[in-house]
Amino acid sequence: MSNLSAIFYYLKVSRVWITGITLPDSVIVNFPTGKDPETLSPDLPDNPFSKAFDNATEATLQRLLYPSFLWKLQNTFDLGSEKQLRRSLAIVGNYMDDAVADRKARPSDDLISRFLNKRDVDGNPFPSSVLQHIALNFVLAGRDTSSVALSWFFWLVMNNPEVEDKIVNEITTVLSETRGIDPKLWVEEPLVFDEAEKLVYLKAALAETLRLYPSVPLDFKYVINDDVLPDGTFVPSGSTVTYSIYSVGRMKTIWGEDCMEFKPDRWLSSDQTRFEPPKDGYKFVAFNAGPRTCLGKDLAYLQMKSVASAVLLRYRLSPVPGHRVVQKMSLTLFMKHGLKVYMQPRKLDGPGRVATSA
Ligand code: HEM
Repeated sequence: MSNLSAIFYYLKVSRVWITGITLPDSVIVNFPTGKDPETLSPDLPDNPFSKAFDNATEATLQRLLYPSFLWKLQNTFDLGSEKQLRRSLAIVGNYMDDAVADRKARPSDDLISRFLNKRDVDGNPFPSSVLQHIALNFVLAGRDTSSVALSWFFWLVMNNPEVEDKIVNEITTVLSETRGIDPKLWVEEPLVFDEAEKLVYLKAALAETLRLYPSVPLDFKYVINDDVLPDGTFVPSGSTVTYSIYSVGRMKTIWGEDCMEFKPDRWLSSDQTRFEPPKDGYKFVAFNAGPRTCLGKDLAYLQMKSVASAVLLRYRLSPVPGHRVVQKMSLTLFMKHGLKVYMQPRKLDGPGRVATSA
């Protein structure tokens, strides 16, 4: 949890904080590789891995946006975004090679170290190239997804003060049960797992954020064999099916007339004590659904709950006037200009009695 203390330092030194840039980077690179990318403080030098990773994501998008002959041509002659992709992938690859070599020399509790102890179906150890891809797959899947979700979450919460009050009341109520009623005890240590589990309203607010602003707005499926979809549509082998997770989250037929409103309560049981997602898992597809559901879903909720409560317990956020929050066309639903906020220290009076500022 040292990453959380680092972000508090970051919060203290800067009055305006652009969310979602550094924290998940640090957490999600550390978890599979055991390497801290050291991106949490503005004083730290640029991390070439993080930069290259961003550039590679951007360049990959170009492949999806433009006709394939264009990027194939650029690829052949090593031009434009393909040149950028090749260079960025080399930097990312080197970083991962170093991480694998480090973990082989000094195993720890990270994902690569665990896979070092595993064997493939033929009983052989995984080669370094496979370990590198496993770790990279987790970084790719978990890095920007949780980060952008937190940006949208904080923005929605800032604009819905009644939701913010309910979240903070829930956190203080849970912490007063587990740690006692002295507010100092609530911020001494990060949440433990059992405390995070009890934050059902916070989870509802996070799920509601992902319904309206899914981190992965579009998903693609490649058709291996000729098939027919349940509605009778024929899909020939070799084609790609794209579906809009963003649109599914905003359909009246699924979510009702108030589908465009931010209402965490819709995720709670009628007595408001339990998180209750739709019974049909295919109605909420921000984490995909069925056999290929996101493997990191629970980790993502835990990570987002930890950051959200750490920040909201200490600060009340408000928008910086004139800062425009707009969506960016990308594989991940970024905020085009980030999220700029003012942070006011929050005074906590006791469980369920939350003052807004110190
Ligand atoms: C808010 C956070 C997250 C969201 C919205 C999200 C969303 C998704 C979605 C939509 C997919 C399906 C992609 C596809 O169909 O190709 C997926 C797959 C996956 N996610 Fe996540 N994800 C999140 C966080 C994470 C985290 C933190 C990790 C791991 C550390 C992770 C690991 C994975 C993996 C390994 C897959 C592939 C599963 C498979 O294909 O069987 N995700 N995620």
